[in-house]
Amino acid sequence: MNLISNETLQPFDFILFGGTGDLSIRKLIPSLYFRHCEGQLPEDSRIIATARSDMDTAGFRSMLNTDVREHIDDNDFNADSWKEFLDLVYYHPLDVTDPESYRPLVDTLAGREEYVRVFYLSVAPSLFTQITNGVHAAGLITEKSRVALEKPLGRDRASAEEINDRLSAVFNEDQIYRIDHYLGKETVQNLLALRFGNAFFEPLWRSERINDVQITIAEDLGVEGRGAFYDQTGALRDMVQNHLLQLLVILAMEPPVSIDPDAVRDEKIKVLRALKPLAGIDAIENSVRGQYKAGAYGTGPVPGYLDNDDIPNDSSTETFVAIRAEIGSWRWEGVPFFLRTGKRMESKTTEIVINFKKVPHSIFPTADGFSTPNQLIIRLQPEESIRMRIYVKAWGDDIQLQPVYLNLDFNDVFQKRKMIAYERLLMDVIRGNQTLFMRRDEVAAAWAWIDPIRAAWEQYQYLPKSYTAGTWGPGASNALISKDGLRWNED
Ligand SMILES: NC(=O)C1=CN([C@@H]2O[C@H](COP(=O)(O)OP(=O)(O)OC[C@H]3O[C@@H](n4cnc5c(N)ncnc54)[C@H](OP(=O)(O)O)[C@@H]3O)[C@@H](O)[C@H]2O)C=CC1
Ligand SMILES: O=C1O[C@H](COP(=O)(O)O)[C@@H](O)[C@H](O)[C@H]1O
Repeated sequence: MNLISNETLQPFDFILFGGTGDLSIRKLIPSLYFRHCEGQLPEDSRIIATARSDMDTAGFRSMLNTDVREHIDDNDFNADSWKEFLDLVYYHPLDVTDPESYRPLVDTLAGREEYVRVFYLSVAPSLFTQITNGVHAAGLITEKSRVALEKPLGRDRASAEEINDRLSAVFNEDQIYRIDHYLGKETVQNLLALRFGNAFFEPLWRSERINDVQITIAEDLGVEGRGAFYDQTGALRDMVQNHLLQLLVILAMEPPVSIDPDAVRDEKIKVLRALKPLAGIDAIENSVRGQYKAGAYGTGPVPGYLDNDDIPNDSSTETFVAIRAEIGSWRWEGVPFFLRTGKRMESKTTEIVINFKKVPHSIFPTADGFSTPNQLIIRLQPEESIRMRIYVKAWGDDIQLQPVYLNLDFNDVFQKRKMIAYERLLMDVIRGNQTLFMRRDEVAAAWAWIDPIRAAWEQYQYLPKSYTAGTWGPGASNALISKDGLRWNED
């Protein structure tokens, strides 16, 4: 499967809205730099950053010299390549809400209609429609234009549809790239490779063999400088609607007939539609909301969510969510899928744990009584690995079984710099491959499952339970999973 190659791209203009923002500085610009180092950015391509901040190109480049540089590891930095890269970068101050301010962009892009043109919207979703209107009214959309939008797309299904309607009025669906950067992570694509490149998993990948699935995206960071955005969003919209559901659908989908974008997306959407709705009291019984309070890590104390200056001190926004979901299909009937995400949790850990059923009848004594059956653990962060827990006979003159791990660590296997998820996605936007992007109906189906959960939280005034920063979330999350006689994998 070759979802990305170092093929030469056509020259492009990459217009980065939100060029001074957190995501641009930490991920997008470093990703473009790394692709330049790989020789992938054609000469005569340009990265044109915009934001309201008043500075010129020289000022922006010098800002990148300090702010972006600190997000590039010294071992991966090459001063000559960096200098060449900066020569590709330009800046225009632009307030996206002011139609007049698109004028300099019009001048800059004039005469380059034959180039691939990417409008990358790294701004709050509330500005997506304004930018779409702005570039349309300024006559900037060409045949070779593409628009890439950050998640979350909207705040709910209705607002997502509104944005999508506006986008569809001026772009064709094959020009629209809805980003979920989890799809750019190597291990997520490896999940596809694992499932559909190896025949032996398929007979096991079903309710007859799988007991439960746990997907955790735990972060040790808090909301940092993004409090104002985050408080309007919360973990359900920020992480569950997109990243967690994307991991779930890739894990649960039927084999697509090919790796073509629509073949893959057709299968993904079937899973989203098969998710059993969680509404009303069902949503309350099958979900947990949490909000972190002050706590500590090895490095010292950290403040609570409400201690942030840009967050109202009576905020009831959740920074943690756990959900018990089920998929109504032949393959998955009866298998609980536990989803969990949170900020300021014990460690940065992203993993998918597949717990297989116990042996039907045990003939061996085991140290743990087979309490934890065979497990497949696909770890995305901090390290990327695939581990399989199996039972073997412990050495000795008795027959005692003991669990051990078959361990595949991708760092050992590949021994090269791990790409930032965005590197792949940005190149795919430029080359025009939509496989790793969400189609409109996928986004709508994800919101259709999420909205009733949020509505139930409001209806029942289901407030977040507090948890101490540096822990695995509120106790209610353990209670949720223990109803099925299970516990979270926290090894
Ligand atoms: N940060 C992250 O880790 C992630 C973010 N995202 C998504 O990416 C998007 C951007 O997030 P993030 O970078 O964190 O946000 P930031 O708040 O850090 O950045 C927002 C950017 O938008 C610009 N901006 C705001 N208002 C206007 C305006 N009226 N006209 C022009 N530019 C404007 C700001 O610059 P200025 O104030 O100078 O105008 C800034 O460059 C969001 O949709 C978010 O959900 C997705 C995944 C991860
Ligand atoms: O989309 C988002 O993702 C990040 C976590 O991404 P990761 O690649 O570091 O796992 C999260 O911090 C942020 O709140 C959210 O918007």
